[in-house]
Amino acid sequence: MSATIIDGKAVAQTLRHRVAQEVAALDRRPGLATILVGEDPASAIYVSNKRKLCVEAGMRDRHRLLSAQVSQAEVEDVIDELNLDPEVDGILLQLPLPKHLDAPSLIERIDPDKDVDGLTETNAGRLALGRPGLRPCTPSGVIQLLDSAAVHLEGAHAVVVGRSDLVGRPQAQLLLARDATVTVCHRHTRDLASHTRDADIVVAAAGVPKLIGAEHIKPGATVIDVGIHRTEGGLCGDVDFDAVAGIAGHITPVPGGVGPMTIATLLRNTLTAANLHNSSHRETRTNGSGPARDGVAVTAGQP
Ligand SMILES: Nc1nc(=O)c2c([nH]1)NC[C@@H]1CN(c3ccc(C(=O)N[C@@H](CCC(=O)O)C(=O)O)cc3)C=[N+]21
Repeated sequence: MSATIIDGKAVAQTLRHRVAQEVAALDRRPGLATILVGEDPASAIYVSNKRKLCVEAGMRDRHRLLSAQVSQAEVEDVIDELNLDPEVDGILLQLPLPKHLDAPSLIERIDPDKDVDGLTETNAGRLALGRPGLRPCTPSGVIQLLDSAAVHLEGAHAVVVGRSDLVGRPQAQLLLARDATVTVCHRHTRDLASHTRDADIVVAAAGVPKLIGAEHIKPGATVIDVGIHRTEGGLCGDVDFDAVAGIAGHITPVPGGVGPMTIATLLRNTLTAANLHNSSHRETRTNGSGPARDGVAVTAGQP
């Protein structure tokens, strides 16, 4: 093995610690609301981890557990209520939802300034146009991992494998915002390896276990594995770690790579949303001069 392992667990811990320090300095506790529909065991574990770390960071934890048979209108009512709740700064609707629900329309119902997943059309549009807004957690966490390893992005050829709303598409936009040359590959791509072998950075987010092997990677390239799969042989990602670690320059493991960064970034986004709400609240209270969101660190290009 030659690759340096990027320790997502450690980078995430540092980020969560920083968030906790900033939270402690506020005069109002930021609040995160999670909505879980049904009892899918993996989703239940993810949500309980998010809630636990939210509390650890000093934030208020709000939770709505809805039955798998809940109606579209009932979920809409829950979102409406949380949109109006001044104690709630961020709303996370855990995906995937049961098939009878219209997920895109429910996501769209979330107030864009509470959309800590960065999935509303408003935030996706802000990202595409390079404007400030809340960025999706997983791709934003990937950028922070690259920065933590001092991987140079400007002018680098980055290949994103996958084009999902949650990861692939926003990942490509975030890399573009950092001046990488971006290629997006997907299931219709002819000769995937011909693209990835040219890449300085490969972000594997296809949802296919061990899709990326040594034959896909240029020696010394950085390989970020967003996949997470439960197999008989334990957890694995979209990257064949043992094969690729022999050729890559940097690589993220699964577990302990991107996953922990997703949660840390969710907390960072909740703090960002709280700062946004605090400053606009102060403006209306004091009728101060200047734009309500002046000075709030909502990022444009970076996470
Ligand atoms: N609205 C929404 N937003 C999401 O961000 C979202 C979602 N829905 N649905 C599901 C995916 C998946 N996801 C993960 C979060 C943390 C880990 C994580 O912490 N993984 C650890 C532990 C892995 C384990 O043991 O299961 C690791 O990789 O080291 C993994 C996956 C967030 N997602």
